[in-house]
Amino acid sequence: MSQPFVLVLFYSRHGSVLNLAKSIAKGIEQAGVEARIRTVIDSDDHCSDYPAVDTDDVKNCIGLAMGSPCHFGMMSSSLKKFWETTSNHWISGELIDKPAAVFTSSSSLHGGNESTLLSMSLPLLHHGMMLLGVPYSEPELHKTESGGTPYGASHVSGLSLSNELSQSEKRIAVALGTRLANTAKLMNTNQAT
Ligand SMILES: Cc1cc2nc3c(=O)[nH]c(=O)nc-3n(C[C@H](O)[C@H](O)[C@H](O)COP(=O)(O)O)c2cc1C
Repeated sequence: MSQPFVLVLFYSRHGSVLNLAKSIAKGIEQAGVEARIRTVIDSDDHCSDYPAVDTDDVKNCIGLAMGSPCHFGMMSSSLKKFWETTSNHWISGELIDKPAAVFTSSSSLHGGNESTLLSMSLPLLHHGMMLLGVPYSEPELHKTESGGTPYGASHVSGLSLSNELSQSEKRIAVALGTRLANTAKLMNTNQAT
């Protein structure tokens, strides 16, 4: 039996979502859980050397964080295409009760940041996953002037495609990763007993 891990599944063209994925992974590891970072490789248009996700990664993880750039107000087609290969996991109910969280990056503040988070939530809810957001007890949620929402972590990259995260965006992403990993540990222990 392999070590329990939380899957951090992302797609990124220019590095912003990748940076959020790294902050989420940091939060997961701060909770003492392995963060397994995987991407979807749908075309030449992706920006990292992380391995491609396998549907077994989704089946075997104890929790999942999923991130996509905002593409016209919703998740990228590459990530959606991946979810369309998971029908067998849906039929067997393998993802039911696994905790999940979402993250995104958009170029403009009101350009679809929140709708992208909600669009990513839909396949996870269909799979019966337990969606976690960011509670307002997280102080940075009150301070942020760019990304970071109660629906999930986010970044606003601007027209110049700055992929550097603000301090608030980074802290919110780390906090979400920790919350996800702590919940995943609890759920995993309960299922084992
Ligand atoms: C096809 C396409 C559609 C996009 N649609 C939007 C959009 O609706 N709203 C927005 O604010 N940014 C939009 N963007 C910009 C990206 O969301 C933004 O640059 C994001 O930070 C990229 O993340 P990445 O660096 O991880 O690729 C779009 C970019 C592309 C390529």
